[in-house]
Amino acid sequence: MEDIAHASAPVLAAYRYCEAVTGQQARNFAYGIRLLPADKRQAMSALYAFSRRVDDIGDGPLEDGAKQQRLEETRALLARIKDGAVDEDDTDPVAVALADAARRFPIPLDGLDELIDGVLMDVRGETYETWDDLKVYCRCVAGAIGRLSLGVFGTVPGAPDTARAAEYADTLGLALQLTNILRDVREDAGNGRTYLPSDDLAKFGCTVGFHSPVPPPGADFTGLVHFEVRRARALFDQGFRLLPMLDRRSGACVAAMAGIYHRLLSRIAADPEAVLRGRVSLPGREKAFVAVRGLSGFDARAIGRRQAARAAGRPPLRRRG
Ligand SMILES: CC(C)=CCC/C(C)=C/CC/C(C)=C/COP(=O)(O)OP(=O)(O)O
Repeated sequence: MEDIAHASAPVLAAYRYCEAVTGQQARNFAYGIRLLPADKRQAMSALYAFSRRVDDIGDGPLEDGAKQQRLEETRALLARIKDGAVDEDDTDPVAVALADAARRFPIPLDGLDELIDGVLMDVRGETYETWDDLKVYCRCVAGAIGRLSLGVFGTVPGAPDTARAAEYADTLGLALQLTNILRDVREDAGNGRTYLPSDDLAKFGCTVGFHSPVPPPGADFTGLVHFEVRRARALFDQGFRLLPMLDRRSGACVAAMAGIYHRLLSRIAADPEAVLRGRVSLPGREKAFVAVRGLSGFDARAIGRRQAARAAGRPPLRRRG
């Protein structure tokens, strides 16, 4: 593989652009991406910048028809990247960087088509009756990002169970997305969007079509949140099985990205109504702490111990660190 230090000036400038987008906008994921070596960091920044563009079209101010058109234009650009038709002279730095990253790493770019499909579901205002229905959406907007990222990380030769790496990366994406949905319940409701399955809402008296940030009288909002937190934790446990398959710095990146969201989930579990008052977030120093801990491999070992303890039916040992 050609050393990134030998990339041409336009390609390096394109990556710098994507890294600036990532640094400015990836409030949580930038902590993990920074832990990667240069070539992987640049490839992840290109993926982030492209995904950010797709997401911003969906969340932006355009009319629905115009959003759909912009999304299809972005899909056409992606097709050109897949065909190898974007070179370093292209005027779009995100396309130049992604095309270069896709030459260096086996990134399954069809995942970005899935992301576009997911954002189109948003634009059409789709709602979800069951968790299985919501999972389809989460797979598109987050599972796909996990699988795309795995293309950059690769797996360690000889690691056990790597045939399931893509499945675990996908599941970790679902865990992050369900956490994100819980965190943003108020903001989404304010925008007339409900992601949580209507079956779950009904079970906790939150009524079908939870379009108001304020749950109706008699609703067990706390029960609803705890129910979804349990589901998200099970997804994290499954998805963390990816960690032992990754090299040290890729593992640190994933442990930081997922670890920050895992903590966010614990905050939400400790005070479910907080998500109705505003956006729950972690202070910068706590995110940095999670990232550094990921680099030391602590997270992967702690999770491994927890899973082994659970499998053996005994309470997990606590260790200071
Ligand atoms: C293997 C692996 C890397 C798995 C994880 C895949 C992954 C990063 C999925 C992203 C899902 C997600 C919650 C996006 C929100 O982005 P946002 O920009 O809205 O987030 P923010 O609001 O928290 O900043």
